[in-house]
Amino acid sequence: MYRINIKARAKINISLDVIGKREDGYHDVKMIMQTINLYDKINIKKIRKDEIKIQTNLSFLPVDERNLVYKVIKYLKEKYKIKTGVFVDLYKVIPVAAGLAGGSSDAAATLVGMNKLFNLRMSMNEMMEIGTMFGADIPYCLLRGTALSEGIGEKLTSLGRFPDAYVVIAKPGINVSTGFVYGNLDLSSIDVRPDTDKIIEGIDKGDLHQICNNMGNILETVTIKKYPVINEIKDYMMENGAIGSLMTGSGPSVFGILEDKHKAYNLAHKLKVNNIAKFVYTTTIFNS
Ligand SMILES: C[C@@](CO)(OP(=O)(O)O)[C@H](O)COP(=O)(O)OP(=O)(O)OC[C@H]1O[C@@H](n2ccc(N)nc2=O)[C@H](O)[C@@H]1O
Ligand SMILES: Nc1ncnc2c1ncn2[C@@H]1O[C@H](COP(=O)(O)OP(=O)(O)O)[C@@H](O)[C@H]1O
Repeated sequence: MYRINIKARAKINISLDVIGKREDGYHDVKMIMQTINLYDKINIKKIRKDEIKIQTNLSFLPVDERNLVYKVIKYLKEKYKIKTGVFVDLYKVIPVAAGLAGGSSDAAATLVGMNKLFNLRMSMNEMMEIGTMFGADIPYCLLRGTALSEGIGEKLTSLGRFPDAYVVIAKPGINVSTGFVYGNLDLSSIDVRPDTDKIIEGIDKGDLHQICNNMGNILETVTIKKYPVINEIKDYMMENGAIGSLMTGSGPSVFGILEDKHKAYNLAHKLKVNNIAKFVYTTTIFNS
């Protein structure tokens, strides 16, 4: 085998709670994660010259050591003394720095692709451990599906099957850094927290309404304060057919959950033509 194609899917946070701040500056979290069918395409190819070369459709995305795909390949080449060169064609669809874990998912897909291409025989656990070194959400991006994520994101428990639904993603034209949002989180001021157990119960019952009625993301307290447009998008989604709407991760993307395909495409169309969000995408829940 000399080349491999992999899909790197985005995630949304059905809930996001922060338990406390750790001594290393990271935060202990309790989040319900869900993979969606919005994905980047990654083509990894062996090349003769011993180098790492990345090509991407996004002109502003670094293709050097700052790119997570590059970092993972460099690490694996050193660890497994791989002398063959690696060329990657990274076709980005997931918006960057959007709370959708695009970079983390690319890194996870690269671990899986390199494992197959070079027959490295890494177990899922080994890949997750390596992934954690490069980003807290990478272990989940390897696991995929519906999961409870704890610790800084490395303690994962698979949950039952999420009910089938349509997901409309809307990202306003602003960029938010994850570090900034966690750094400005004031845990003493949080009075409303998501009911994680109620959501898990809803997943077990296959009750989309119970899930949607209990969603919550405490990072909204930081990001929405700075960018009120996020709340406007949430309200717009709820007024236009969504049964639940929330900011994902550290933001600024917002997702809406709908049962009806027609209503989902209609909501996305309205978000676009009324210029409410810059990037709008309609997709579905991914269950592995
Ligand atoms: C908020 C979440 C929710 O799923 O996602 P995104 O919005 O990034 O998609 C994650 O917790 C983000 O995970 P990820 O984006 O992989 O984080 P990293 O690159 O490891 O860390 C970026 C920065 O965020 C902060 N950070 C991250 C994770 C965590 N549990 N506590 C933290 O305090 C740290 O300041 C760190 O320097
Ligand atoms: N392959 C990649 N795709 C997207 N972003 C990347 C990648 N590699 C590194 N990055 C950097 O990671 C940061 C966050 O990216 P991303 O994973 O898209 O967002 P988020 O953490 O909000 O889900 C960006 O600043 C970007 O420059």
